[in-house]
Amino acid sequence: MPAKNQHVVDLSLEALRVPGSVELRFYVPIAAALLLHLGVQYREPRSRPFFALWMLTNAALTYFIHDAWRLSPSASAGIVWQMNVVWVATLFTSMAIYRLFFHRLRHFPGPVYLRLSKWVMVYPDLRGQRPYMFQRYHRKYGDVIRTGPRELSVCDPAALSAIYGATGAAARCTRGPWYDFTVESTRVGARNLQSTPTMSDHASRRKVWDAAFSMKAIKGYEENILDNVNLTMSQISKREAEGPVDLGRWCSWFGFDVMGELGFGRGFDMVKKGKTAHEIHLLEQGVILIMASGNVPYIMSLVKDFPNPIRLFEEWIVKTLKVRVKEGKTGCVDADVFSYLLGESKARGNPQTFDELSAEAGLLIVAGSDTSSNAMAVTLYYLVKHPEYYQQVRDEVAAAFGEGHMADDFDKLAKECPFINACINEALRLWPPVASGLQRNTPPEGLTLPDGTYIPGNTVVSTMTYAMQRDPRNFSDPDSFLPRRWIDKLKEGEVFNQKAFAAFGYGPTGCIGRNVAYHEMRAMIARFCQTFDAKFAPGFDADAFQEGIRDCFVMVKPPIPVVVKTRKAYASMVV
Ligand code: HEM
Repeated sequence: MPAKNQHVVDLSLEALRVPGSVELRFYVPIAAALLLHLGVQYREPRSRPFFALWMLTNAALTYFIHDAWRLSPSASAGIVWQMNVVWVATLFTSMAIYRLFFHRLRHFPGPVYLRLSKWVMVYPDLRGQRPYMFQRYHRKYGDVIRTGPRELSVCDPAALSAIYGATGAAARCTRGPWYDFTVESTRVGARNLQSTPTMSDHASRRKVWDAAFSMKAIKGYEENILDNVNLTMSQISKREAEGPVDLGRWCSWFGFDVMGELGFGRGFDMVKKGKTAHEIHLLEQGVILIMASGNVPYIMSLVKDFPNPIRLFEEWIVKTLKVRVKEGKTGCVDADVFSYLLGESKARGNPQTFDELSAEAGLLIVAGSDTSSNAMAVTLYYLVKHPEYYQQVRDEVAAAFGEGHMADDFDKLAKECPFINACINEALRLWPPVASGLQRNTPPEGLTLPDGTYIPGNTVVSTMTYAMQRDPRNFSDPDSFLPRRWIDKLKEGEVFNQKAFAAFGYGPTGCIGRNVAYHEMRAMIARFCQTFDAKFAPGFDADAFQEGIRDCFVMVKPPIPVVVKTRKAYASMVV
């Protein structure tokens, strides 16, 4: 029998109806929080139904208290508010204790605050600091570190095949939660090639894309790429008297125009107009949100129905694709990427729904534009910074094509210009346009890394490209731009581990557009160095530029103002 004055917890409806009931105010929210915490171990709630249930429960509780305790509606709401505070405090405390001391990843090293919640990454991700932070943590804690409640980051090139390879446990991995978020944050809500969760579904979907990126298909894109490079040179040349040009902007306009034309036969005319199109402004605003809100996906799926840049960009994609489907291909290229995706060349067409196709269209623009344009802009930045390399590129192009002749042959650029290729690879090594890890969910049985580290099942794991590519164990003098390391034989004591170069991803999900990207980058760099003398604008701080580079899933960078002067021998080519 309970001792006198000892409080016995009674959760019966009768006890809860007693005005001021401690059970209702404290024990119910505590129990609800603990049950919820237990439940989410098995199944994460979807944000919208969860939010709706929470609102409904609050309304029902307010009514119950008002009715049973005879309180005014505002006083009842006040009690419910208190209950919410108890509920949230219990939930957070329970989660913190579990994540710190009982979680299956508790033995992995890493900063304590990252173990607690993904919320702590929102601010650093808004500032694009993730690669720099994780690089520091890898140096401090080791090659496998805990970077989230159920998340690990790996800085070991040998792990690439174990995580992203085509066989073994890697083939049973699924894409991580960030990819689900990219789907849930859109109104269409359809998956594209990149967000297809299982590797087997991805493989069958990728077959459709493969045709659009075969060597034969790429040959069909070459003339268009050259036309766009020439137009860019002419437009820059026309503006040389107006003062410095921003190389970053011109490369970006070029990249988007090419991708619009190769993709759907409709460019953005940004190079022609010399200004950013409205829809690309939206995309630029949207991507800044993508990385940060990917930490807390429920927020984005709550706001996706309100006007926001991602939604407006998506609406533009849907509209453009409708026009593309209705009007067919234009004369930009004989067969654009969508000719293949829509199956126009085959009698039966493509079984994908329109929603899936518009998701593919969004992927093509996002994956194919900013990536290569950032890479070519950063390569040009290093060439302008190092005039001796700039001259070397020029000499190499002159030797391959002849002085005064346009660099217009993609085979020659690939085979006879090793220094250009080395400069591109070195820029991609230092500043991979997709710098942070590509998430995978480990299969239920987990996976084992080559160094013997066992990663339990249902863990989000990724390799950290930026940190691997700047690791002195993989590349000597890793922070310096040294293109010759890609060409010269190694001297004694030097390290060059090409396996650590993962700028295009790895394995079956690696970049499908890599060859198109190299085409664009080689042509742009060769033609720019041929055509212009270039130096940084007075006052431009070249080192501060690097400090300003941010990783928002794609790279966001400060302007690169450059003073250009068209060379006489090439003036006739830029009219
Ligand atoms: C320097 C330029 C580029 C870099 C560094 C780059 C990098 C990457 C990376 C790291 C991935 C893997 C992403 C992931 O698994 O989530 C990827 C995938 C992809 N890239 Fe690229 N990319 C570049 C250019 C391009 C271009 C020009 C195109 C299109 C013409 C393109 C189209 C794609 C597509 C469609 C995927 C998804 C592949 C899949 O999931 O199977 N990329 N890229």
